[in-house]
Amino acid sequence: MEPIQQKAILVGVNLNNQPDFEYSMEELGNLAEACEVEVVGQLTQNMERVNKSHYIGTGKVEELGGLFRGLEANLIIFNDELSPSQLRNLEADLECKVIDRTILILDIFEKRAKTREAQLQVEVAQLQYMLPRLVGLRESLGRQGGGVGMHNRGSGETRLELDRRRIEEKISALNKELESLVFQRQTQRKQRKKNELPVVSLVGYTNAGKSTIMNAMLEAYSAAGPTGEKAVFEKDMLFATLETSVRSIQLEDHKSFLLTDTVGFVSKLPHHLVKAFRSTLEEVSEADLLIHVVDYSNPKYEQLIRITEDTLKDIGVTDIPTIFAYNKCDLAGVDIPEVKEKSVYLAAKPRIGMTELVDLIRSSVFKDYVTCEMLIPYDRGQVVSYLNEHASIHATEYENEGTRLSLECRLQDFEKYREYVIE
Ligand SMILES: Nc1nc2c(ncn2[C@@H]2O[C@H](COP(=O)(O)OP(=O)(O)OP(=O)(O)O)[C@@H](O)[C@H]2O)c(=O)[nH]1
Repeated sequence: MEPIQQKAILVGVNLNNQPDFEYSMEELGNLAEACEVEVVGQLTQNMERVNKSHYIGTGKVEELGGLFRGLEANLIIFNDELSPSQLRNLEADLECKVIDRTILILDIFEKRAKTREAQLQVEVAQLQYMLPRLVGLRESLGRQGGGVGMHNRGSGETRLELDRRRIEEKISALNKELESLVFQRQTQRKQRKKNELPVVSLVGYTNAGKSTIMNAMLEAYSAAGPTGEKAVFEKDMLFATLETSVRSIQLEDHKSFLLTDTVGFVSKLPHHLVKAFRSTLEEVSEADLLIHVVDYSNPKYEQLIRITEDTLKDIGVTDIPTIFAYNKCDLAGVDIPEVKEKSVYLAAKPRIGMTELVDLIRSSVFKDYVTCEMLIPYDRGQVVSYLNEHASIHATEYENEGTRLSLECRLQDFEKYREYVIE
C-alpha cells in the first residue's frame, strides 16, 4: 500500500517579538521536509504569554481548524514543545493529529543515528519525551493512523503497550548500556589527552559544511597520509552527522592536532536531546579551539551564528577561543580566500581557502612552540629520531660531539630534552 502523504500546517507563536521567530518557522519547514512531510500552510500568532490549555488562543484554534479543513491537511506541527495536556486538548478539539517541533527533531535523529551510542541517546530522549504523554499518545493513536513520529512506527506501537514503570525500567537499562559506552569513549579521550595534542573542534549549524572541511583537511594533512584516515560522512541534509569523529592532522612541519566533527545545531534543540547527547557534546567543551563553520551563502547566516552560539552556551561551552570559517563562499559571490583577523572566507567543497584556515589554526594552537638548537650525542640516536618525527627540523649538522639540530619543538619536548639545548 502507498504510504499516505503527510500534508502539514505549521503553527508558531511569536512570544514578545523574538528576532529569530521568522527564521525558526522557516527552519521548522525544513525539519518537516527532512521527515518527508509536505507543508501546505502556516499560521502564526503574536502573544505575550502562551495559552495554558491550547498553547494558542481559542479564536486561533478555530481559525486553525478552518485552515486545516480548507487545505485538506492531515497533520499540524507546532513550532515549540507542547505540554501533554495542550497536545491532548488540541487533538480533541481539532480532531486531527498534532505533533510538536521536539518530536520532529527526535524523528530525524532516529533516522540518522548510526552508532550504538547515538541510537541509545536518541531512544532515551524519545522515551523521556513519551513518558508524561503516554495517555495522550494512546488516545491519539486510537483515533489516527500512520504518519510522522516515532510512536507510529511498528516498534513504537509495541513501546506504547509498555506501562510507565516498564518505560522507566527501559530508560534506566539503556542509560546503563550508554554509560559503559561513554566510559569507553572517555578512556579514549583521556588517552588522547595524554598525547597532549591540541584539540580543535568543528561546530556550527547543521549543514554548514563541517564534515566537508574535515574531509578537506584529511585529504591534505592526514597524519596517516593523504588517504590514510577515513573520510567522514558529508551530505546535503539536516543532521547528517550525529556522532563525534576524531581524526589526527599533521602539518608539513610535524605540528599535529586532533580535529573533531560533531552534531550540528538547530534552534530550540530539544532539552531531552541535549541532555541525552551531553556526552557527545562534551568533546566540544574540552577543545582548545573551536572552528565555527558558517554557511555564508545563507542570507540569514547571522541568525545561524546566533543559534549556534546560544546552543554552545546551553551546553556550557564558553570562553574557548574561536575562529569563524565562512564557508560556501563560492555560492555567495565574494572573493576568496580572504582572512580577516580571526575569520576566514572559504569554500571547502572546491577546496579554496584551506591553507588560510590552517594558518589561522596554527597561529592559535601552536603558541607554546620553542625555536632552539640542540646537540645530541651519537649514542642518543633515539632522541634524534623522536625529534625528526615530532618537531620541525630546520637544519641538521654532524659534529664531533654529536648531531646538531636547529629546530622548533613543543615546549614539553624542549623541557624534556633541555640537557641537549645549546644556549
Ligand atoms: N557549494 C558548496 N557546497 C558546500 C561547501 N561546503 C559544503 N557544501 C555542501 O553542503 C552540504 C552539507 O555539508 P556537510 O559537510 O555534510 O555539512 P555538516 O555541517 O557536516 O552537516 P551536519 O552533519 O548536518 O551537521 C553538502 O552537500 C556539501 O557538499 C562549499 O564550500 N560550497
